[in-house]
Amino acid sequence: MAELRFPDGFLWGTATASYQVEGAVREDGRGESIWDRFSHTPGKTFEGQTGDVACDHYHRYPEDVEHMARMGMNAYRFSVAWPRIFPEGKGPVNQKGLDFYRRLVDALQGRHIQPCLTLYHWDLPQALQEKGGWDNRDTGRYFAEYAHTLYQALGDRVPLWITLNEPWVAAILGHAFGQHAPGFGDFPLAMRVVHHLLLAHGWAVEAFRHDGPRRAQIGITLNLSPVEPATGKEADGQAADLADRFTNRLFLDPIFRGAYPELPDLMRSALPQATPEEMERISTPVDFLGVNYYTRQVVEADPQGLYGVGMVPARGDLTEMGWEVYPQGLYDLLIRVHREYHPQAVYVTENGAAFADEIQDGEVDDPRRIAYVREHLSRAHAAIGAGVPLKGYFYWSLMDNFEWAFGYSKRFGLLYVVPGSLERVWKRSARWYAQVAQANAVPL
Ligand SMILES: OC[C@@H]1[C@@H](O)[C@H](O)[C@@H](O)c2nc(CNc3ccccc3)cn21
Repeated sequence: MAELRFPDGFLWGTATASYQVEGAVREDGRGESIWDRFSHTPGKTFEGQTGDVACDHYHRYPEDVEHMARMGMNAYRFSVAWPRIFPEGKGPVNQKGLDFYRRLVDALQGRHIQPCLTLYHWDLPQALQEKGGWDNRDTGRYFAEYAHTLYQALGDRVPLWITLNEPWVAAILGHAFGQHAPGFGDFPLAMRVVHHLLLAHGWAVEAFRHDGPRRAQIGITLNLSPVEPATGKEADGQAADLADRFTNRLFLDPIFRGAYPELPDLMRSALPQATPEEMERISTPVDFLGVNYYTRQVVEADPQGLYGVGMVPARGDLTEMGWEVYPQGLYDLLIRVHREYHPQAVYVTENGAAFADEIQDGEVDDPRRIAYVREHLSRAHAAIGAGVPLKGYFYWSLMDNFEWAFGYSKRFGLLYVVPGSLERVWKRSARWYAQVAQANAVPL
């Protein structure tokens, strides 16, 4: 049978995030996070749904690790809930919180699954938000102390560390558009948060280099999308270039080039004046880049749009999120990042799709998800062939979970989570992905 073989040692994993799967939000000393506060605020999430229970992963993680092992996974990307380690964001360590992640890492190692630990996947301790959150530079200092605590506790057993998940989403959706926690609609605030998140990343990498685990590697995960103009018109090309600067390059350039991209005056003036020392810190070299790829953006010149940029509504093969299924975008993106930013290594830290999954007689047949993953993996394989140092792929997500403002209404998982019982049921895509991981090859 024709197949696409991946390099020996390629990582096959799935990804989750603490607030989306753990539940147990008041257990073992966990403090409140900004997502606890946001999801409990009326009108913010689908039907007022929250992560209070989520997938109850906090208690069911042994079963979940067993599912991963049966799938033949050799890696698992998860995030640590900062408020479990420091309920107030700083101060005394909550040992019971640390113990949960020690148990999780032990369970993964026991099944030869490499942990990939994300330090921040948006669940900032509410106590720090009350001191200004990411608008306060001190938060970045506390983040580095939190990171250092985890390096000491888990460093010799976690080979891959990610400082931040999608700082663009945390900054812009959380502080400019108000769709994510903490829910502000203040563009200048959002641009200060961009800079403070990057400083936090730099302080955490410096701490890692200074006395972190020797054999481990550290990077950052960015949400990246190829941006294409709607037409060949000059104005649309300029709109696409601006959208690319504001989404992709806003983080790629500081981290890999030590400078922000050229931006329109209004946008640029909202960024704090960065000193050379700060840009040096932000661009402390990383060992890898994590890429979260889901779809492309098509834009056009639109005088009514933000900064004259209009998003062209996606058409054609759409997921339940309304995102265009566009596998070629993964290839284009990986090639561009490789050629223009030269990361030492790249991982696809998220790629996946929500479809209208239905369970019938205990079965979930999801052919569109199988096609989605097969097509994206074929482009990832082509990128490797073109020289991109792609070392692994993490499907989003292991299981259906709390999809932020959409609550539980969007199912991305390979495992179907039954409402109420929270029973995990393998979708057909889980069995298909298991074959890929076990063969280290994609069947065509
Ligand atoms: O939406 C699916 C996942 C989400 O569950 C993850 O927590 C998050 O890391 C994630 N990022 C994207 C892509 N970026 C994005 C763009 C606009 C809004 C929200 C996320 C998708 N996803």
